This record gives sequence, C-alpha cells and structure tokens, in this order.
Amino acid sequence: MPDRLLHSIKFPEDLRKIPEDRLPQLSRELRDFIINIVAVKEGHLGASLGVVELTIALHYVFNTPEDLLIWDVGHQAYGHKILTGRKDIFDSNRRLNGISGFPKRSESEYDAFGTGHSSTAISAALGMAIASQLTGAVHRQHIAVVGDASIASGMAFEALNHAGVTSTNLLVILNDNAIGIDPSVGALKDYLTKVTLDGAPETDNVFEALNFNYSGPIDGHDISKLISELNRLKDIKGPKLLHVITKKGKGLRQAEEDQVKYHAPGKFDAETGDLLPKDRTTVLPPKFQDVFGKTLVELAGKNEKIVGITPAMPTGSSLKFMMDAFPERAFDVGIAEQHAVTFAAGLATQGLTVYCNIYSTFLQRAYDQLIHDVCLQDLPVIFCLDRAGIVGEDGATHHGIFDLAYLNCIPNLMIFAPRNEIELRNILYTTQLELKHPIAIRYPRGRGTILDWKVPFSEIKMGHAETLKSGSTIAVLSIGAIASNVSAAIESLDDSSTVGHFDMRFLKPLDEALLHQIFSEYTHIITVEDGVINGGFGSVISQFAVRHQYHNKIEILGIPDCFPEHGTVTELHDLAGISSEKILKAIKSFH
Ligand SMILES: Cc1ncc(C[n+]2csc(CCOP(=O)(O)OP(=O)(O)O)c2C)c(N)n1
Ligand SMILES: CC(=O)[C@@H](O)[C@H](O)COP(=O)(O)O
Ligand SMILES: [Mg+2]
Repeated sequence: MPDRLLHSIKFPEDLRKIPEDRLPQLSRELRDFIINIVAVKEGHLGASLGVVELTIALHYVFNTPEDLLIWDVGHQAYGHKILTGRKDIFDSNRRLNGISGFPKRSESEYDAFGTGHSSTAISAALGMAIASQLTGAVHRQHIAVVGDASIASGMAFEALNHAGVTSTNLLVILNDNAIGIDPSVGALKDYLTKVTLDGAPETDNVFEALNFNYSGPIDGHDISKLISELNRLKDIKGPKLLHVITKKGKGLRQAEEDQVKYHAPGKFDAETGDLLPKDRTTVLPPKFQDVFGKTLVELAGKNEKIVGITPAMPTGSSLKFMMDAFPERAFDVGIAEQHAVTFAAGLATQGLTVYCNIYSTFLQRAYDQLIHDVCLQDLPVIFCLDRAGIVGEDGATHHGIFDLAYLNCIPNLMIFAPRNEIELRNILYTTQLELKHPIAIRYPRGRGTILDWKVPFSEIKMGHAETLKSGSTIAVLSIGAIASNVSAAIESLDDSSTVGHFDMRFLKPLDEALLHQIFSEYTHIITVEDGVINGGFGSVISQFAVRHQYHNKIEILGIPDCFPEHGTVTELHDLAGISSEKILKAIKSFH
C-alpha cells in the first residue's frame, strides 16, 4: 500500500506511535496525499509541501491539542489538517460546506487560532502563553509557525517586542524559505539570507537582541534533526525562536522551480506536476488585475509622476508589470499594509501621483493610516482595492465585502466601483489628470466581461452615474461589476419594459441629481451590491431617501449580517441573494 503509514493515522496520537525512523516514509506519503488532492481540487500548494517534515515533527514532539499550535496565514496547514482528523474530508477543502483552506477554531480543537491574514500568530500565541501562566497551566507549550515574509510585518515585530520581556513558554518557529507569494523583500530578508549562508551569527542576532533564545538555522527537511531540536527546546524556559530553512514546493519539481506559480497553481497533473493546459480555443476577457497592471504601465510611460505600491502582492495585483517596466517607480514593500498606506501618503505630499494597490480585505489592517494619514490630510492617493466583494474559495478571511461600508464614513474620500474593464481603465486615466482628493477604486477578483477593453482613454466625470436601461416602475440601482448579474436578470424577463437599471458608479460623491429623478419616476427601488448591507450602498441610498422624504419601496440586496464561508463565487452570490436568479426573484416580487 503506497500510504500504509498515513493510512494508520487519524489523529496525532496515532502518529506518535510510529517509530521515528519511519517518519521520512510518512513524509513522502503525506506529500503525495497533498499533491494528489490539490492537483484536482485546487488550493494552496507550495507552502504546505514545504512544511511536511515540520508538521510531522511538531505533532510528534508536542502534545497537541493540549499544547497550542498556530499556523501564521494558515495556507501551509494542509498537512496539519490531514494529521488532525480531517484526512477523509480533505477533498472538500475550500468547497461549499467543506473544510476551510485555513485553520479555523470551529472546525477542529487542533486549530488553536483562526488565521488567513498574515503575521498574527506570535501575538495570539503570546496571549495564550500569558493566559496559561495566569491560569496555572505551567507545562503547556505555545508554538507559532511564521514565514519569512510574514515575520517582517509590523504586527509580528510588535509581538516579538512584547514577548521578549516575558518568561512565557513561547516557541516561534521561523519557517524561512526566502519567499512569500513573490520573492521576499527588504532588509530583514537580506539579514536572514546572510544568516542562512553564514550560519548562526555569534553576535548581533536580531532575535537574541529581542531577548529570544535563538537556535538554528537548521534544515527543515531533516526530520530527525527537527525532532531532536524541538525536544531540546521543550525544556527551555522563556521565549525561543527556532530558525528553520525549508524549500517552498518541496517534493514536486515544478513547484520547487516555479515557486510563484505553484503557490496556488490551479489544476495540474499529479504525476508529472505539469499545469493542465488552458483551453486556447476560447478567448476570455481579461482579469481586472491585469487591466490595472497594464493600464498603469501605459499611463506611467507618459506621466513620470506616477508611482505604484503593493504590499507583497506584485503578481496578484499585477503591479509586477510596472515593477518590470519602471522598477524605480514601483514598490513592493512586503507584508506591510500599514506602511504601504502611510508611505503612499508621504509620496503624495511631494506631488507624486500614487497608485496604492491593496486587496480590499488587507486594507482592513491599515484603516487608521487611511483615515489619519491620508484622508484627514486630504492627500490625493489613489487606492486600487483588488479582490473586492466575494472572492470565492479563500472564504471568510478573504472576502472583500466590508470596504464600501468602512470607506463610506471617511470624509474627503471618493469611492468608485467600475462596472467593467473599460471603466477601470478610464478611472485610472482620470485619476492621474488632476486629482484633488483621495479616491478608492474597488474591483473584483477574476475576469471582466469585455474582450476589446483596450480602447482610447476617456475621462470619467466625478460623481456621475450611468443609466444603463430606462424603465417605468422598478429601478434597480447597482454599484460595480455586480451590474452584470442585474443585466442578466433583467434580460431574462419576458417583458422588462417597466424595469430600469442604473449603475451608480460612485458611492461618494453620490449622483444626487439622478437619484432625485429615479425616486420621482419609479415607485420601487432595488439596490444591489457585492458587499455588506449594513452601512453599504443600500444604506446610503436609504439615507438619501429618508433625507429627502421619499417614500418609495426599497429593497436592499447584498451580503447579510454574517461572514460568508468558502465556495465558488456563483454559489456564494446565490446564497447571499445577489445571483442573477435571486435578483430576478426580487424584481418579480415587485412586478
Ligand atoms: C495581511 C496579509 N497580507 C497579505 C497576505 C497575502 N499573503 C498570503 S501568504 C503570503 C506570503 C507569506 O509568505 P511567508 O510568510 O514567507 O510564508 P510562505 O508562503 O513562504 O510559507 C502573502 C503575502 C495575507 N494573507 N495577509
Ligand atoms: C493565502 C493568501 O492570503 C493568498 O495566497 C491569497 O489566497 C491570494 O489570493 P488570490 O488567489 O486572490 O491572489
Ligand atoms: Mg516564505
């Protein structure tokens, strides 16, 4: 049997019965198991392959779940899930009603802390370690596994700074593979590279300077070395940091060689490792991220004031195109959203035209910087919020559904959501002409709807909505790319003459003139947004109605007051009531 060892393991207590000299075989089986399922079901690959030995060693040495183990980000926790009771349902990973792609407390007692956004593990483990001291759980161990890109984030350093003056049973494992999604950046990365090449430094060790007991670097694929080092550290009191060197994608040649692509490769051949060929016969519309990336290069070629920023997502945001074309004007600042925003503010004070591209969900981390450093000073930074709305399989930690609500309440900030690729292209063009205030442009994950998107630029008038279709009694108001679901719903009506469709485009400034016309002419209003209804677009329209004493019937469609889980975008839109079918139902109920 190829998986005879893995077969015998349901929980770590089974793993601990296996003789240590058989663990390399178990590593091979666990790797194959992950590869075989991710090849078909998709998901994050390279990070989990890189920590197979570490995962086994941790559960072998420590008494999980009594000892508390936290995986930072959590995209590397597939092996952990498989060894902790979820092997038989691992093929439901990231699917609707299946297990989450990230550790989740409600899913398993072995998931000590829910993760998804990076650099939280040390703070959470420290909180648990101090709680153990306060409650007398003196023998409990608290382990945070954090990657080299994630440890460079401010939050991780805030936690190290605190932990260094405690006597807690805290073990930080720095899983150093010299890459994040894209290659790691910054001075800390240079330092770690030097440590790796030169061996453990005798002096000036940055972690020892923070009062950590530092050990390593050790080979993270040598399972017996890992086990003996973890056993040794178990008996040492106070905060410790073990520096482990691993290879992202370990065990699958292509994943080792193209670590960026195999971070989350989509479907591939489990035998050969080759990505499955794309259907070249169908020409698809572009991804919104590529419209951003390519248009920015076009604009930056003519306007030398343009600069671009990404916090650690050059490939995902497509800022990589500008980094290649104009390296001196495009910055990957690492996983440092807070710094990215205030850095953008600093650049803007000096008259530069700054495009700061951050996934909608990750901007949540830089909310104070957005308010205090950018909007309060009314600095004309252009925020490009990718992955806005429901993102699909990454699930609750990653949906970009709060932005309209959390942005709307900030003075000075304009908020725009392009309906399609051309609108995105044109707002990027417009914002570099003469911008007086900050603006947030939010657009979704994935592809648009227009093949021929590279049309001549045309200026967008700030605060102007568009009438897509006139009607007589029912007005559907949408914002952003969810308009395509509305159009599909209206097109499927036998008689759509009574239904109007308006793309409001700007949440701020609102097109009040058009709204007055709509509220005067239509009796029924339906608002549709790919975001939370509490405080979002529908709320803004309702406030408008109240403010102006309109008594039209209003129905608000959007994400209800819950955290949507993982699934396909189509499934999750339907559950939230914003699929074209559900929009059609809402229209018909007014008909
Ligand atoms: C706050 C935040 N910003 C960005 C991301 C996107 N992201 C997920 S994994 C990752 C790279 C993590 O690199 P590293 O910590 O070195 O772990 P590895 O993937 O190498 O195991 C990034 C940038 C995130 N999850 N959270
Ligand atoms: C783990 C993580 O945060 C990223 O890998 C994220 O899954 C990327 O999302 P996209 O696939 O939308 O770029
Ligand atoms: Mg890394």
